[in-house]
Amino acid sequence: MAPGISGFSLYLPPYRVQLEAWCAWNDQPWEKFRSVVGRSFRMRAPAQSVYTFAANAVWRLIRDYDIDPSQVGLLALGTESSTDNSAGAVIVKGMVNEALAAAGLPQLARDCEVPEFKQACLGGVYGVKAALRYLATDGRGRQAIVVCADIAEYARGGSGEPTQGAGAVAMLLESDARLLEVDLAAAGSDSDYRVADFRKPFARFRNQPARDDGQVQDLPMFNGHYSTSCYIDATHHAMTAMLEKRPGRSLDYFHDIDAVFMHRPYHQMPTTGWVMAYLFALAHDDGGHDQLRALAADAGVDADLLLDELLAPSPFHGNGADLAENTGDVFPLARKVRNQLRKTPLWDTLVEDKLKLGSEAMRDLGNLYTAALPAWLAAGLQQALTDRIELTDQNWLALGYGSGDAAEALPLRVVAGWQEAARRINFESALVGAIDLNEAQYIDVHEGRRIENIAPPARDEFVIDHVGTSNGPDFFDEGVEYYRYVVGSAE
Ligand SMILES: CC(=O)CC(=O)SCCNC(=O)CCNC(=O)[C@H](O)C(C)(C)COP(=O)(O)OP(=O)(O)OC[C@H]1O[C@@H](n2cnc3c(N)ncnc32)[C@H](O)[C@@H]1OP(=O)(O)O
Repeated sequence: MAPGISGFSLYLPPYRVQLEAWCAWNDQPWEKFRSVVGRSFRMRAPAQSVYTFAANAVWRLIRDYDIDPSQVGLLALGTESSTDNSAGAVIVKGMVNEALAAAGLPQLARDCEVPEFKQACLGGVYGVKAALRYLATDGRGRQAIVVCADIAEYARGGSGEPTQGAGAVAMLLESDARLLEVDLAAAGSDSDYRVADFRKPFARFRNQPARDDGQVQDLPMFNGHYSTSCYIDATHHAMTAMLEKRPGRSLDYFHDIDAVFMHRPYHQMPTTGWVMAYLFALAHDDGGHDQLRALAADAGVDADLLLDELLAPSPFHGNGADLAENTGDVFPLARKVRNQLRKTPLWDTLVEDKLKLGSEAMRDLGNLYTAALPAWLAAGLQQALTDRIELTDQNWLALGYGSGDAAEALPLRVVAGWQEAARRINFESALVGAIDLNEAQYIDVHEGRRIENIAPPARDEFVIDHVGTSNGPDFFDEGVEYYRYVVGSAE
């Protein structure tokens, strides 16, 4: 009996942008975006927010896994898109209780904790760690739910535009995991403050024009290639911290691990992060230097300079304060070497084989920020079930990352009998019912303008009913969203 994850349920909003169409609208090379970014991403529809996403995913989880709500002692929300700076998961609890009441089911327990976790895309992983600690201590015998919900929106015309996305994944955690045991004691952590990596200061909301949908536009401040280097650096250090706890040679781990799942802002980023972790491991192991030198020679790179780059205690000159010198790629030589590695047979066994489970299906999810890693784990389990791949006792790595910066490396083990709980994962059905936007509709939705509502009416899900406008003197609710559960029939 070991603690871990027992279930996954997803919610995706219906509006979808096909990246091939987006490339045509913007005169961008589809070949590049197909191989680097993915196939499509989702956007929120009218009357939706990150809280309705989260509640929809939790409501599905409770029914998909026949959860007794009164047994749930912790309901955690991981998000970087919250629009209330005071309340968090309790908003989700309120919505879910309304649906439970409508269905004649018991309410979520009054003694249920309702924290929100924030560290960019890593909030959900911190939520999982907190849930496991809860189940091991004061929550023994109870269950925990961690829901990751986000809306990744980027400015039109910027480099981040194709890497948008929206949705939520709820996870059930138990002290006797039915899917994935998490070995917390063997996990590795990393954190290092970077001032001007991907951030979301409130100042961005100053002077924003009012939108028809009543939402603010939550565009991040980021420096594209610098943010990629931060991802590489943080995931490398979290892996190092994890590998230092393991017996044996670190380099062997890269071959021994059965499957790897990493934070996934776009299709190619996990591949890059994993290969870079391998190059760092080669550099830190004297026995790996011959292979590194051979790769450097084939890539036309000076091997000594490459070693300096990979062994630098910190590749950043400061904490990002002197960003001007850092906005480019911080690992330019390693970039050439990983492109060389791509041409060798090792690429298939070290990279393709390790990161392939569920990866194809993830091309249709875009960046889900906190929900990206849980969604990929769910996709992997569902693919294995469909393809009849035996996973029992496989060792997996879940590598979470949150900009600004922090990362977590979690060792997972697939439990015997995982198929029963995997059968309940709704990954495929969550993708059904998408509505492709044309260019004009996409622009309007992006800017929060009302479009002719082309989505089917909400069914068995939560919507924003209205937004409060009272600003005293007797009552205040300006900006507060009021939600409504729409029962199983059309509105
Ligand atoms: C936001 C989070 O969720 C937190 C994070 O993880 S931060 C880390 C990622 N950062 C982001 O997601 C920020 C938002 N996104 C972006 O800024 C941008 O989408 C991006 C920086 C990720 C890419 O921007 P871009 O201008 O398209 O980069 P560009 O250098 O031209 O191409 C990226 C890759 O595509 C490759 N590429 C280019 N053309 C190609 C083609 N025709 N076929 C295949 N690959 C191609 C490039 O070689 C490059 O790969 P390497 O990094 O391995 O060298």
